[in-house]
Amino acid sequence: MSIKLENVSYTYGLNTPFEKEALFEINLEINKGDIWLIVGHTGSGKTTLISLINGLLLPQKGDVKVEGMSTKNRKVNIKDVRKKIGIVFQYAESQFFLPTVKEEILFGPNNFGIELTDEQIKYYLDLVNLPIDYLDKNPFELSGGEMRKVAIISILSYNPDYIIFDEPTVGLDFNTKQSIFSLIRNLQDLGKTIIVSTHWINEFSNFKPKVLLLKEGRELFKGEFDDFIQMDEQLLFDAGIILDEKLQLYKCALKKGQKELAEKISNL
Ligand SMILES: Nc1ncnc2c1ncn2[C@@H]1O[C@H](COP(=O)(O)OP(=O)(O)OP(=O)(O)O)[C@@H](O)[C@H]1O
Repeated sequence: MSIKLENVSYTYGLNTPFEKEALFEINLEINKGDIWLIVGHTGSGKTTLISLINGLLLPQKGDVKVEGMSTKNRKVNIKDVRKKIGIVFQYAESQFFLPTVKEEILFGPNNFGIELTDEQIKYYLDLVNLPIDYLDKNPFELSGGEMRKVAIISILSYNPDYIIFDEPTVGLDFNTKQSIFSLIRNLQDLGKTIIVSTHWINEFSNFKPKVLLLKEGRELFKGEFDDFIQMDEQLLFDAGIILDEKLQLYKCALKKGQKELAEKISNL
């Protein structure tokens, strides 16, 4: 049960005057239950990587395998890949086009031939903490945070094993961010595999994720969170990563081998 990227490269506009290399020889193995952060500067290749994972883009070199299914193998039904992987795009709510919340929620599952019972719909509303009477509302009349939650349900409701969040906290207030974090925890507890593309490493530190750091389409770091934050500070800075005060303290405690203190700081 894994997603594997094997030596994956991708260039936009290949063999045209507008060629732009976006990813170069990326290797990554995402296993069931993992939580991965994909981080890096604007333009480092995060969205391209996500698009390759669910077959929106196909690698020109290398291979992407989702539970053994190669996205570029013509015999593989790409719908089978997409059903396993839900992507909550940045500002996913901007893609709403149906008149009620209920219809928006049902669109994804219907697309995969899945019928949801009222009980299941209620389950997903509870999971993101939205009241049942929202089902009849016009999605465009909700607050930004509520819209984001509806967008998330529309992905969760076809029950993908892997859930990708592209900048999930952008534009949200403190409370809504907290509810997104607790939702991600719930999804982890349900055994989902989570991939988050973000600029905001500090916000996700409590998850102790695995980290892939990209710079100009190349892998600069891949591994455990604690090793990631102990990388050379200048290298991190050059790749757009700035540790906040809490992470600086956490890092100091780790460096001094004070694991208990590090844990306390982490839980602050
Ligand atoms: N459709 C496209 N055509 C040409 N070049 C593109 C296209 N999409 C992305 N690129 C280029 O590919 C590189 C990687 O872009 P990508 O969107 O994957 O980066 P990103 O890390 O997701 O950025 P951001 O954090 O701003 O979303 C960038 O240099 C970008 O300009």
